[in-house]
Amino acid sequence: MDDDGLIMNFAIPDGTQTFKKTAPKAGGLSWRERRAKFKLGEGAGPKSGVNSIAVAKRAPRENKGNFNKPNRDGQSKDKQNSEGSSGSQKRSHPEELAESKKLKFTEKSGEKGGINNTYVSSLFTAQTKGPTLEETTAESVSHQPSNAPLKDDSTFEGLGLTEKLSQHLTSSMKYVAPTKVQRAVISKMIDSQQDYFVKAQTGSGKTLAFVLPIIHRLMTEPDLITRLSGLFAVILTPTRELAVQIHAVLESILRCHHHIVPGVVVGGEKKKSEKARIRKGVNILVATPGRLADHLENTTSLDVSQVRWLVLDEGDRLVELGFQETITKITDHLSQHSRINSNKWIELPPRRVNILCSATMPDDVKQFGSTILEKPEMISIDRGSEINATAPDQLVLKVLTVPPKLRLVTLAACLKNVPLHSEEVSRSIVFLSCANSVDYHFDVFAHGGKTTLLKDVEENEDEEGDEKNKKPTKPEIVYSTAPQINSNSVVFRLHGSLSQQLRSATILAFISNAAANSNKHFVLLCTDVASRGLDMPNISNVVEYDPPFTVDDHLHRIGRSARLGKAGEATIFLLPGEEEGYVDGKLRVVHPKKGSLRIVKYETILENAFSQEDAPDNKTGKKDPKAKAGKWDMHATTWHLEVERWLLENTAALEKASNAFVSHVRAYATHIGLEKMYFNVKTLHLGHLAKAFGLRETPKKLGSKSGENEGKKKEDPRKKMLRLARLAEKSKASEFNY
Ligand SMILES: Nc1ncnc2c1ncn2[C@@H]1O[C@H](COP(=O)(O)OP(=O)(O)OP(=O)(O)O)[C@@H](O)[C@H]1O
Repeated sequence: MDDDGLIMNFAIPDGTQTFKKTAPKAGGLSWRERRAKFKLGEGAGPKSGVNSIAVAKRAPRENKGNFNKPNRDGQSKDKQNSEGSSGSQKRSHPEELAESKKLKFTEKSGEKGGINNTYVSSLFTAQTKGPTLEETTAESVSHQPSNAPLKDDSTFEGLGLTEKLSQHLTSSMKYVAPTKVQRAVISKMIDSQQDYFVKAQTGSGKTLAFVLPIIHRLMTEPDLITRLSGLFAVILTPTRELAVQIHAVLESILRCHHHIVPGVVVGGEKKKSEKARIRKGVNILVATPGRLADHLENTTSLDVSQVRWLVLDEGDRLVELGFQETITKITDHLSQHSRINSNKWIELPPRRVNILCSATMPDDVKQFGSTILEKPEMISIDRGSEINATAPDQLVLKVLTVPPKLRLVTLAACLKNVPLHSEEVSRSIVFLSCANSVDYHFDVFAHGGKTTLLKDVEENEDEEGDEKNKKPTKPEIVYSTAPQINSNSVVFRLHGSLSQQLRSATILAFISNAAANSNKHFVLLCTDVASRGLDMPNISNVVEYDPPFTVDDHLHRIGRSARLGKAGEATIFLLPGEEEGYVDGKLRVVHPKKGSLRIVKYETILENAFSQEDAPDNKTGKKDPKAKAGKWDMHATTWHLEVERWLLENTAALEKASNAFVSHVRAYATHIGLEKMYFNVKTLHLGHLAKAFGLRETPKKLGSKSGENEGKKKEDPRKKMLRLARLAEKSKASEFNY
C-alpha cells in the first residue's frame, strides 16, 4: 500500500505555515503582472474591464473604497493581508460597515493579526503561485463526433433485428441508425454464445448495444416468453441511478412487446416491494450487486435457473468499488443453480453468456473479468488502442489553473457564465471529491434561495402499494434556487449519503424538461456517484472542480457531456504547480485531437462573470447603484466576502465549511500512487485552500486535537501508516466517492 501523503496529510497545520514543497515551484508571472499584461492586450481578454491595478497606482484615493487591497497597495506584497478596512467598506458599500466589525478585518501586515488572532487574506494576492501553462490562443478547431449514429446505410434491421423491434426503434424512439458499437456488438451477439468485453467511448450507446440482442432473442424464441417463463438476463451496475436508468430504457423498448417484463432491484428502502415484483415474475433484472446478492440469499421466489446472460455494465467501476467478492458470489450462485435444458427455449444460448462493458478497461479489470468471462472476445470501438480510452472527439476540454484562494469564486464565475436557452433548460454538472463538500457548496450557492422539499415532489407509494416509503425524520431539500449564482439558476446535489428517495427525486427533477424550466440553468453538485453511465439531457458543461481520482474517472465524468454526437464542453480546475503537469502527463493522452484541449485563463472567466454585475438586474431592469463598471476583481472579492460573512453569521454553515474542507483534504490524499506526482497532499497550501471554503483559517481538526495524544505511547510509524491507509481506503468508498 502506498503511504505517500497519508501521514503528512494528518500533520497539524497552524494556519500560517505553507508546506515545504518537494517539487520545484511553478514560475510564471505574478497575478498582478499577468493581469497588467492581459489588460495591455498581450492577453486575449476583452477591453471592457478597467485596469484596477493601473487605477490603483494612478489614483489611490479613488480606490480607497475598494475591497481589493492588493490593487491599492501596489507592489508591497507583504502588506496585502486584508480585504478592506472598515473605512474602505463604508465608502463603497455602506451597509457593510456593521458587518465589517463582525468580520474583524485587520490592516496589519502578515498573515496573522486582528482580534482573536484571526486574519482575512486577500483573494487577489501577488504572492499567489501563478499558473505556468500558456493560454491556448489558436483558433478552436471542431471535430466530427466520434460517438454519433452511423451515417452510412447501416440500419437496425440490417443488423438482423426483427422488423417489429427495428420499426419501434426508428418510428417510436426516433433512433434512425445504430452507432458503431451497436453495429459491432449486435451483429455478433445476435446469434452467438460467446463472452465479450465491450469497450467504447462514453455516450456511444453501449446500453442499447447489449440490450437489443438480448431482447431480440427473447422476442424471437418460438415459445412465447412471458413474465412467468423465468429470468433470462441479469444486468449489474455500480450505482442505483444507473440501474434505474437502464430499467427505464428496457421499459421503453419493450413497449413494442409487452410480454417480456423487465425489473429492477437496487439498495434503498423498498425491499418488500422488490420481493413482490420478483414474485410476479421478471425476465430481465437490472440490479446493484449488493442488493442482488441479498435477494439471492433471502428471496426464495428468485429463480435463476434459466439465466442466459449476465452483463456487468461499467465493469471497471464495479471492480474499483470492491464488488469483486459480491460479484463472484453472484456468479457462483448462478452457476450452482443453473438448470439450462437445451430442449427448452431452443433459440436462446445454451449456456450463460457473460459481457463486461465500459468506456475504460484497465488491466486489473480485464484480469478480474477473465475469471468470470470464458474465452472472451474484445470488441473495442475506441479510436485509441484496446488499452487506451479517449474522450469523444467533439468534446472541448477547458483547463483552468486557478490559485487555491480563487477556486470558489472562479467556480461561481463558471456557473454564472453558462448561457441560457429560451426554449430549454441548460444543465451543468459539478464534480466534487466528497459528500461533505457537495453539501457545503450546495449551501453556498443556495443560501438566501427558495428550497423545494422532498415531500413536495415525491411519489407517495410504490406501484404495488404494499409498502409505504419511510418518511424522513427531517424535511430534505431536493433543490433550491441559487441566488448566489444568478436569478435563473437552480442548484441540486447528489451523493451516496443521501436517502434513496432523495437521490431518485433529485435525478428526476434535474432531468425534467417541463416548459416552466425553459431559460433556467440547472446545476448538479455531485460526487462520482453521478460519473458513471448517467445519461442526462443538455449538459452544457461538466466542471471537474475537484480533480478526478484517476484519468479514467476523468473520462467518465466529462462523458456526461458530448453524448451521441452532440457537442459538449468540460472544464477542469487545477492548482498552479505540480497539478499543471497533469495536462501533458495525462489529459493530452486522452484528448488527442488537435485543439480539443484548451488552456483558459481564470481571469477571463472571472472578468466575463463579474463584469456582468454591472448589467441591469433581469427582474427590475435597474442597474446596481453600487456597481463600478468593469471592476470584476472587486465584484469577485465582494462576492467572496459575502460568503465569508454568511459563514460568520451562521455557525451551522461554518461547521459544514470546516467539515467540507477536512474531507476535501483527506480525499485529496487518496489519489492513486501513479498520479501522486500531480496530486500530492504535501504540496497543498492549506491556508489558501481554506479560503476557497470561505474559511479564514485552516480548521484545527485536520490534525489530531491538541493534547489528544499527550501521554500516549508513540505509535510505530509503519503501523500508523498502515492504519491511516486502511482508514483512507475504507472511507474512500463511502465518504468520498460513493
Ligand atoms: N442509435 C441511436 N440513435 C439515437 N440515440 C441513441 C442511439 N443509441 C443510443 N442512443 C441514446 O444515446 C444516449 C447515450 O447512450 P448510452 O447511455 O447507452 O451511452 P453509453 O455508451 O452507455 O455511455 P456511458 O459510457 O457514459 O455509460 C442515450 O440517451 C440513448 O438513448
